[in-house]
Amino acid sequence: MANVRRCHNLKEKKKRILDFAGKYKYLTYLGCILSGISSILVLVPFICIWKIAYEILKVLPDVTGASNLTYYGWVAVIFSLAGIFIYCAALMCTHIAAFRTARNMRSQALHHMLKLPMGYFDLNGTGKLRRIIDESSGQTETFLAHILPDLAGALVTPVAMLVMLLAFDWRMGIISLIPIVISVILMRQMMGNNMANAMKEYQNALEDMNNEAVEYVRGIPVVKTFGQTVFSFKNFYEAIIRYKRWAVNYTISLRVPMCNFTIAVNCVFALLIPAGVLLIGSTVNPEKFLSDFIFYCIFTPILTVVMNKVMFSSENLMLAKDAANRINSILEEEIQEQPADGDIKLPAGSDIEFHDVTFSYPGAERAAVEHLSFCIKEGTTVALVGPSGGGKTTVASLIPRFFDADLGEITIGGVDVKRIPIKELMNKVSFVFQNTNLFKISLFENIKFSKQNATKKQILSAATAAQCDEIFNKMPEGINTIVGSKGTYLSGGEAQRIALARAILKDSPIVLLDEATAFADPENEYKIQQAFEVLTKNKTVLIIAHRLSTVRHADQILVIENGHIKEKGNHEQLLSQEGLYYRMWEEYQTSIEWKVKEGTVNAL
Ligand SMILES: Nc1ncnc2c1ncn2[C@@H]1O[C@H](COP(=O)(O)OP(=O)(O)OP(=O)(O)O)[C@@H](O)[C@H]1O
Repeated sequence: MANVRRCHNLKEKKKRILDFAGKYKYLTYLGCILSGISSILVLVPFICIWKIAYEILKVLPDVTGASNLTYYGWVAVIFSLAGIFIYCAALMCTHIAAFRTARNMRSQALHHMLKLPMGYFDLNGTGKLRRIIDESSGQTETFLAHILPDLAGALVTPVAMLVMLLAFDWRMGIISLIPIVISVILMRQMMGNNMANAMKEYQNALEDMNNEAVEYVRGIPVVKTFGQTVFSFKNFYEAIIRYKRWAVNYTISLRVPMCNFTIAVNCVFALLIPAGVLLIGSTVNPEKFLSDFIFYCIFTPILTVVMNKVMFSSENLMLAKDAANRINSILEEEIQEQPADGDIKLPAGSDIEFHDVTFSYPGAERAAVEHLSFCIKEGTTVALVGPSGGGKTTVASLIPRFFDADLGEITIGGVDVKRIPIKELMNKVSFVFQNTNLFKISLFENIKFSKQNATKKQILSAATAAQCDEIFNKMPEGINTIVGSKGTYLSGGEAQRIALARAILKDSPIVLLDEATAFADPENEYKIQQAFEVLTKNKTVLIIAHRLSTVRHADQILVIENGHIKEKGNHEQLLSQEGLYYRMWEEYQTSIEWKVKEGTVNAL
């Protein structure tokens, strides 16, 4: 449709770390500048030590003749304290900025996620999304609060040191710099593109493992039931192995360069001491040379510390960049198309029509549904049946725009769903799917969730209609019991009844139902059926049926296989066709007979 605003074309620009900081980025800059100043100030005490050593060497052996020792001592103390104080101020600035940046990252990602089509959450595991939002912002926070100011200081220090090293005795200055130059070259080799790729792989491996771990925990009941081990969760096992392989390969690949780097940054004395011994013979002022030598011996180890800092900061910088990229991967997700103001149309009625609809899941090789056309007249019930994987859930998901059709058009009340504002569409449609999500709030609030302005009376009567009263009677605080508190958990069937109460309260004219198969205990099943009846009365209903008994009375049954409608008609018409539905019905009858016989045998 030409007039529909293509929001996904207006992609946000890729954001860098500090773009998330907003005006707080200036605080980050200030923090870095202060950290740089502090790292220069803390070098002054070394000059004082050199001065003290020189004064003492000049008057040896009568040390009492040395002048200005107290003065240099105080200067050293004052500059040390000033350095520490300014460093604390720097950390305060960077911490405030880091907290705000991490908060902005989280809130921007979460706000964007709210605008994404619901199908996005099906396609991206909760483990992955949680990790991206939580850990990426956490990593950025640590980087901005601690690593970045330290890195700023660590980069300023070598420049100041270079000046000082060359100022005292240029020959020893150059000798002290040799290991540093070598370590910088080695560091560049380690930190090149390979490192950036390695960090990306590392994050991917962690993300996979996290996702699969969530799936594993969810599937533990199944694992236990069938007496299996973690190895039965092939994907989880493979994710762990992938991570292990990555970690081992990475460690091995860094063994040699890391050893060389460590040797290089620590070998300064191996050069300095022989050089000192050689040079002392040719010097005209041995006291000055000795005090210079002492200065270099005290001063150069700081270089080792600085280089190590730079090295680990660079690694953290890559992690933080990768974290920003991951948040960007959410921000760059196409938000759901919204109709342009002039293009908005409200549906007249609740007929649902599929016009030659085709849809493929992202990355899938074949279409989940193809060239589907059918109509659900207002106030009627259409049931979808068919083999698993046929496309029933996909059909239902396309109506409330969990996904948008690739081809064709879906209309409600004669209006393309893409032209109906999302809020209006959501008001029009209720859905109860198998995996009911209850929040950790009271049962009352859980039901109220579907209609925030509902009165207490409306909520209670929806709960009664959905057969929930008996659930409340069992709970310590009745309808006010918090889900999940004090060991109060609901069975799958009970949770679905709460979800049905939500839908009854919402009272929207279109109802999409995915009939549960998992909660098949007869009492629950009976109660759920009763709740279904209240919910679907005088509504336009699409029901995904797993038990054929439920669909017998549907106005129309669509038999879906491989994404196509294979048969359509009511129960009697489909039986008379003696096709797929007929065979499914036969199988269903046989299974019931088996159950009855089993029950009789058990009863005997
Ligand atoms: N998130 C997804 N990503 C990729 N492919 C998917 C996704 N969900 C479903 N499919 C594929 O789309 C096709 C239709 O799946 P769908 O879940 O709609 O079938 P169904 O008839 O509802 O199955 P069931 O009765 O088992 O729930 C299947 O081939 C399935 O593998």
